[in-house]
Amino acid sequence: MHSAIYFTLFLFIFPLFYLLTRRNSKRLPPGSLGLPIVGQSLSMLHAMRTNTSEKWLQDRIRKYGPISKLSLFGIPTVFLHGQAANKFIYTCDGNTLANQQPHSIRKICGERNIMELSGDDHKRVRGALVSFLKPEVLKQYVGKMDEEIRMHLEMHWHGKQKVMVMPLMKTLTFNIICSLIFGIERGAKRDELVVLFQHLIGGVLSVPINLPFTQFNRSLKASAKIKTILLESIGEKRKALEQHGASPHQDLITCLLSIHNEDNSVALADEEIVDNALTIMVAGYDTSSILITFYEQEEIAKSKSAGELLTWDDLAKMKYTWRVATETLREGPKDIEYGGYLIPKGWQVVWAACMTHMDESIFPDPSKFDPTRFEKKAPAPPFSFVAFGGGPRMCPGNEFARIETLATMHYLVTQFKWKLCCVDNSFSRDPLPVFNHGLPIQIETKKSN
Ligand code: HEM
Repeated sequence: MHSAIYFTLFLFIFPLFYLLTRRNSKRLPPGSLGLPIVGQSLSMLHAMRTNTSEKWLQDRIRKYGPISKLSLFGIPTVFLHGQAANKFIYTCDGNTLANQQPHSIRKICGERNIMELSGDDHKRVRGALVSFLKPEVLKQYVGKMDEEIRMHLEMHWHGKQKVMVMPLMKTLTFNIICSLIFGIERGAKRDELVVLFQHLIGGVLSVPINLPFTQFNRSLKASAKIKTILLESIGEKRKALEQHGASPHQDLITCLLSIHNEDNSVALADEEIVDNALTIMVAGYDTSSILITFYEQEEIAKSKSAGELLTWDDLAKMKYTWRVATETLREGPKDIEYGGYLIPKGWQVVWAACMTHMDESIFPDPSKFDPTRFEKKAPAPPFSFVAFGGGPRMCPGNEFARIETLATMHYLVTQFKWKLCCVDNSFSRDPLPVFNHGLPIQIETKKSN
């Protein structure tokens, strides 16, 4: 059973925010709350399943304007749209709008995961994660990522005539994160983790009913086992660090273990390390990109000898590739007053952040796939390109995702020719986009390789 209730999280309607402010005398936004409890939930779910959610939102905006009220899953809701709405939400302080994650995520990723934290706690944990995810540090992991990608292609692509892109990209992302985040090398432990992680991810956006046969139950059990494995691994890594058998820069875990406060106490408790390593795994897993052919990749390949690893400088040259990836992301997701309307205390606010990606005044001819739009000297106005969010909770993994995407694209386009081999390459939202047939392609290894 899929996530009926919590679909809003990752769509292009980002996290739900509960309002904590006082009532005032302004009027409510236009729109109807629909039938009790059901409200507009079923029609929105149907739009998601049939991949017409964008149209569903556009119709709503056309009918009521950029601010309207509705009811989703029994909760009165205000829907906001536009660049100003993005800015309002991303810059609102936590006392006005509180970030509310689905119950399933809290249970599976743990109470101390970054998305659950606010104020100083959020700053402290985010600071620790960023100390690993910042470009200066990630630089040194390009080679490690490169090795994972080559090994993946060797095992799953070379010698094959047909592959399923989507499940393979997930396997690859898992392996990259496993190596760089958990520092768990290929072998029995990683194989065990792959299976557990598949179970875990299945329940992240499921209905949180913990009965023996539910997806949520299977996910919780997998989460508990992964946490035990990680705790053991933390113990081993701590020992290795003390005995100088490991380096603080080995992986995310050794990095987090090595951060100390001024009084030399550890900055993050073991439980916090486990919850956040798991969260990063979840946050970085399903967000990989679609890949296309580029001239610049061929040029970089020519400049390298056979088997030579990619470097940070190579990635810096892949400007066009990153514009393509950026374009792919654009196309993809107290009472307070906003725009002259009242948003009462306790209502949730949902917003279609990525709808600004389709705003003609910001991105001319928005339906056209045109990576050159990101070449422009003047960047897109603030809060208009928001694939990675914005403000204090903006995705700290964006540089990681950039490196992963560029390095993968490099090998795919320089080593293979391919064509689509399924008539139906449609996708639906579950709530993330999922190719209905896994995106099968026919591949041929390029002669020069
Ligand atoms: C194309 C890939 C990715 C996209 C589009 C993406 C998108 C996002 C977005 C929109 C948010 C903000 C959610 C909010 O407003 O609350 C976010 C948060 C986050 N992302 Fe990513 N992400 C990607 C990859 C990654 C990767 C690879 C990692 C880790 C290595 C990561 C780690 C995180 C974390 C830890 C947060 C929570 C930040 C906080 O609460 O302060 N993401 N991501």
